[in-house]
Amino acid sequence: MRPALRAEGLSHRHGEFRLEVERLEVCPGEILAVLGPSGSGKTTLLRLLAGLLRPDGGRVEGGRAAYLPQTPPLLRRSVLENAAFGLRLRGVARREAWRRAEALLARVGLAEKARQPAHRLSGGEAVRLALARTLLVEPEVLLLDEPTASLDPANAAQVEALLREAAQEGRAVVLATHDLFQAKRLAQRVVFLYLGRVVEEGEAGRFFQSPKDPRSRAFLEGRLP
Ligand SMILES: Nc1ncnc2c1ncn2[C@@H]1O[C@H](COP(=O)(O)OP(=O)(O)OP(=O)(O)O)[C@@H](O)[C@H]1O
Repeated sequence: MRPALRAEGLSHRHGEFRLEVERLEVCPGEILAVLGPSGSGKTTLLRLLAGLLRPDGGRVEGGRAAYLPQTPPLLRRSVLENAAFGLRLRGVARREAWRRAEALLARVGLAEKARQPAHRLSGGEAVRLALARTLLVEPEVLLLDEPTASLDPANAAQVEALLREAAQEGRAVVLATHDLFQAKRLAQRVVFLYLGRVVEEGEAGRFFQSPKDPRSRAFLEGRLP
């Protein structure tokens, strides 16, 4: 299958820190978990894949990608206007944008809150709104940075269901997460980053069952911070 996103020879430097990723691919319908200790470069990798950081070397090729940062910014407007914002930016007429946004808000369980100010949403609702806004522009690749980091289990489960649906619709999903159980539940494949390098990559079941690299093993056993 043709990958939805492919990166080759990617490198980026922030001062002392250097990220180097030889090769990374994600296919339509696939969920790829990016794991690694704090500071290993997960956010940097996602931002490079999203085109928000310019690589010092290498390239990223693929379809339309949308990036959801750890704390997605919301406009001080209604939930509906926030949801429709990406479409409005792309020139979709307001009535049509609102119609499509309302349908998606219903899907993420926010139909009742459409007319409320977005800044009054709870953390979990705000993430679902940000996800709705991202999905509305029909990205081929979804790049998500710790989308459930601050959510309770019920909200996290709702977000996970949305990510599964997005993959079932054929979107490629790249998910940076600290939650190993979540990666186990969702991902078909895992990339494990350590100090800016991919030290292990593979099928998720195999990775969790028998990690090959000693650093992945230490991480899964909680011996790597
Ligand atoms: N804009 C920046 N300027 C300088 N250094 C940066 C910048 N952004 C990130 N870094 C450094 O790059 C390294 C990787 O950071 P990154 O945020 O990609 O890691 P991470 O794996 O996402 O961490 P966490 O799990 O804590 O979110 C860290 O050492 C960080 O301090």
